[in-house]
Amino acid sequence: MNHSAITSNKYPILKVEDLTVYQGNYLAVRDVSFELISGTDTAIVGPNGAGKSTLVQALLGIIPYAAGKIEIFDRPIGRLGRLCHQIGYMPQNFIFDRSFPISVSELVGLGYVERQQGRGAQLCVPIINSMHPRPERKKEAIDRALKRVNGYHLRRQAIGSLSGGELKRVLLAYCLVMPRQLLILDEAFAGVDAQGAADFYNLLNELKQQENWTVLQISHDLDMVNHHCDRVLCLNQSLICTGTPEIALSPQNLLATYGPNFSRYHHRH
Ligand SMILES: Nc1ncnc2c1ncn2[C@@H]1O[C@H](COP(=O)(O)OP(=O)(O)OP(=O)(O)O)[C@@H](O)[C@H]1O
Repeated sequence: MNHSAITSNKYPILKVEDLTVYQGNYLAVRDVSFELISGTDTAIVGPNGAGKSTLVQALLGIIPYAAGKIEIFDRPIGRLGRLCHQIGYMPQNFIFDRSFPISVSELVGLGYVERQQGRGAQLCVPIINSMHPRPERKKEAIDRALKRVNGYHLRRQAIGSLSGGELKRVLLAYCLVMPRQLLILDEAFAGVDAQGAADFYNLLNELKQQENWTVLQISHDLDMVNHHCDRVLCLNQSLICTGTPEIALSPQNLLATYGPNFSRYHHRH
């Protein structure tokens, strides 16, 4: 990353070259290449089983890849060190023990890592920080994140008591509790009501435009993708096409991605 690129606010955050990933013996992702530029929102679309979750899990180092190259922040995925805290990830399914006694605020706080701390976790997973040096700063960050997702009223509730849509808000707050450069969302808005989804997209837009966050999101909501995303990757094991929503979601490209049974998608302009 050279200095002029950084000052221009537009530089590659993620580079993927010829990525191939297996799930067991099954070839789930084949020869996929693309780049994400800072401050943009990119959607991955494709039918069920197309390899979308597999792709993002490989990008995050959650599952291994068989071939290809992944660089995040100009570094190989295995050498991110503390830079992994610059990545927020919301998985498709958040499976947890509903009887586990943890409040919403406590869960969101697990995503918070003080920048000036010395050594930290090397993996892209939360660390539990019971000896936090500045608890008031952490509390402010938690409250702010919850307010941004309209979830502040839930802060004292046990996570096991949340509805599906409320849990999504809280998980997004977990990602927002500290500044990140890259936010990866796997069907983050599935199960969220229409107003909630519109609010989420507005929030993503704000993060992107005001704070230069880069967003990579898997979505089945082609209308939302068409209206809010800058780029689209159409995936069906391999990358079928990439481009602006207008190009990538053209009837021809949707047919190539989803096959002939896909009911034709009409743009709402
Ligand atoms: N552990 C596994 N072992 C074998 N095959 C798997 C495993 N996990 C996933 N797969 C297969 O890999 C393929 C890609 O799955 P993946 O979850 O990446 O698809 P997806 O595009 O995210 O689908 P969806 O839209 O339904 O969430 C699917 O055919 C799935 O059945």
